[in-house]
Amino acid sequence: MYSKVKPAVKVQPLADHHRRIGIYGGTFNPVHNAHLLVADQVGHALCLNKVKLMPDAIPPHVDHKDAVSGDLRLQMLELAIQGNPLLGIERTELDQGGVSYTYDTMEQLTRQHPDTDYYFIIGGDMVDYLDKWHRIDDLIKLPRFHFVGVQRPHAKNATKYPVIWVDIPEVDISSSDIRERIRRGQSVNYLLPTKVADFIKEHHLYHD
Ligand SMILES: Nc1ncnc2c1ncn2[C@@H]1O[C@H](COP(=O)(O)OP(=O)(O)OP(=O)(O)O)[C@@H](O)[C@H]1O
Ligand SMILES: O=C(O)c1ccc[n+]([C@@H]2O[C@H](COP(=O)([O-])O)[C@@H](O)[C@H]2O)c1
Repeated sequence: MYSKVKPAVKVQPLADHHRRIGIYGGTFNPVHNAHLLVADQVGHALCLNKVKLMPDAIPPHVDHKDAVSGDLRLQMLELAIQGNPLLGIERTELDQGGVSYTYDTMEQLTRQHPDTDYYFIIGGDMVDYLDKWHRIDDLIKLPRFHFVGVQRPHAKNATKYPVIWVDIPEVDISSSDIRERIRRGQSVNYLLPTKVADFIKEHHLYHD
């Protein structure tokens, strides 16, 4: 008697090979439902393996005085993505600190993961503003780097730079409007996930 021995199957680790990763940069102060809609819709439309929301440390060119700490913004993001395996978090910019220029971050990520295609997601207001970005001409030439644009109400949604447009329902939600509503004591129900709204209450964020 002998038993057949099957050759051992070599399990390949999930390599970076041909991975398609969405990076969705923002201040997320706080993260809201339009952010989540954008991340999920783009991830599905472009068949991405993952869409990573990437909180910045200090955003370039904007007033950051109103922003709560990176750690609190990160905790709100963690609550917001719960239950959606397509979404993840990229903490590179928070860990590095300082002003978060996309060229610097993406130069590093594309160098560390040369086989990954990166899709950097921006709303229409950011698309309009691309010509002011730090080293924009070098950024668009990075290997395997692509911009993905989603239309946003009140934006021109136009640029001379190469952008892959993904059509999503336009939703007029912004973090600044949510902060203002909280300050005025108005409801923010359905503008952001309940768990995030509860966290904001618990930590008394955005109330002057
Ligand atoms: N409602 C929306 N529709 C489409 N894109 C959006 C929307 N809200 C934010 N974005 C995009 O998400 C990214 C991160 O945005 P950010 O964290 O600054 O949120 P925000 O709502 O624009 O904040 P604030 O009102 O404080 O400026 C940017 O590329 C922005 O254009
Ligand atoms: O690199 C730049 O010059 C630059 C200028 C404006 C915005 N960005 C990035 O675009 C993302 C959205 O910006 P914001 O201001 O809406 O949080 C965030 O990841 C920023 O770091 C980057």
